[in-house]
Amino acid sequence: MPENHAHSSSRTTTPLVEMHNAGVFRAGRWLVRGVDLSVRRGEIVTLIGPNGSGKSTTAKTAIGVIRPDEGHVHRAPRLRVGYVPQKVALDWTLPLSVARLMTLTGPAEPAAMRAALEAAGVAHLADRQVQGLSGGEFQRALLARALLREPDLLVLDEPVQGVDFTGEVALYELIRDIRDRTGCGILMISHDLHIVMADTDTVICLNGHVCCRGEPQSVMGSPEYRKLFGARAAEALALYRHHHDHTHLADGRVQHADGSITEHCHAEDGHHHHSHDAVTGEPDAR
Ligand SMILES: Nc1ncnc2c1ncn2[C@@H]1O[C@H](COP(=O)(O)OP(=O)(O)OP(=O)(O)O)[C@@H](O)[C@H]1O
Repeated sequence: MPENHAHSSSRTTTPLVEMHNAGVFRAGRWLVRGVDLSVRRGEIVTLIGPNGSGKSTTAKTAIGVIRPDEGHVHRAPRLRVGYVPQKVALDWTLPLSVARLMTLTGPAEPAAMRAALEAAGVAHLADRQVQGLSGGEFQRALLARALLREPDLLVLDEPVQGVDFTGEVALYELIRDIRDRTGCGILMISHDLHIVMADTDTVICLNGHVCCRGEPQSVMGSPEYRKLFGARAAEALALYRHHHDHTHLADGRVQHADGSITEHCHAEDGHHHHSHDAVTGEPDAR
């Protein structure tokens, strides 16, 4: 049985990373503002939101690649971060083996490299060229590289990009297993507004600010969903729906459903309300 360091203690332990009212101002506008989040050991936090809503900016701010222009970010002392970025700057015309990809960002002992590749399920691909890998294999190779650092916090920016549905389920299972085995915390960006890993403890929906947050609603009980995708898929995925009732203006202000305009978007300002509903597994809800 894998050791599960996760949930029982996750609410009581000190956060690996904590953001308070964090905002990033670039090129004359706020890319994100008012972000509060924390990730503890064993916890999986998933960021969702439309394109350009500030998910990558938030993740980069959490790990210190970007400095916030307002608010605070606090990381645990000596925090080891494993980061799988959304885009990797590779020259795809040059030959590059998986083993070499592993050491591009830092040296690694052969034994450690083997262990990381094994943990990501791609030990058999060590000598293969990255150009020939499938989307899922490439994501696993990047995951292996992040695992080399034995991270306390794993930050995954769209880990299932370029991966088909079956591969997505397998990758989510792998990520959960890594969490269970190592007890690391995971901050994940989901490429899909509606589907997040069922093991996610907290979903945070961004749209330049935190729109809403909560636990994902599971579709495990839905017979149609299970019939179409199988019980394993139903265990690995859940749907989470949300509704926006306000728009962000170009100057960063917020226009609400009642037509009023405010400087910020705060849940308690009385202008807008969010609702969440469980989806009972219509397969085409993807
Ligand atoms: N350094 C920068 N200067 C100016 N604008 C930036 C900078 N970095 C990002 N942006 C803009 O900030 C917004 C948020 O970008 P970000 O990459 O965080 O969004 P995202 O939610 O991750 O998007 P996607 O789902 O498309 O990956 C985008 O409109 C982007 O163009």
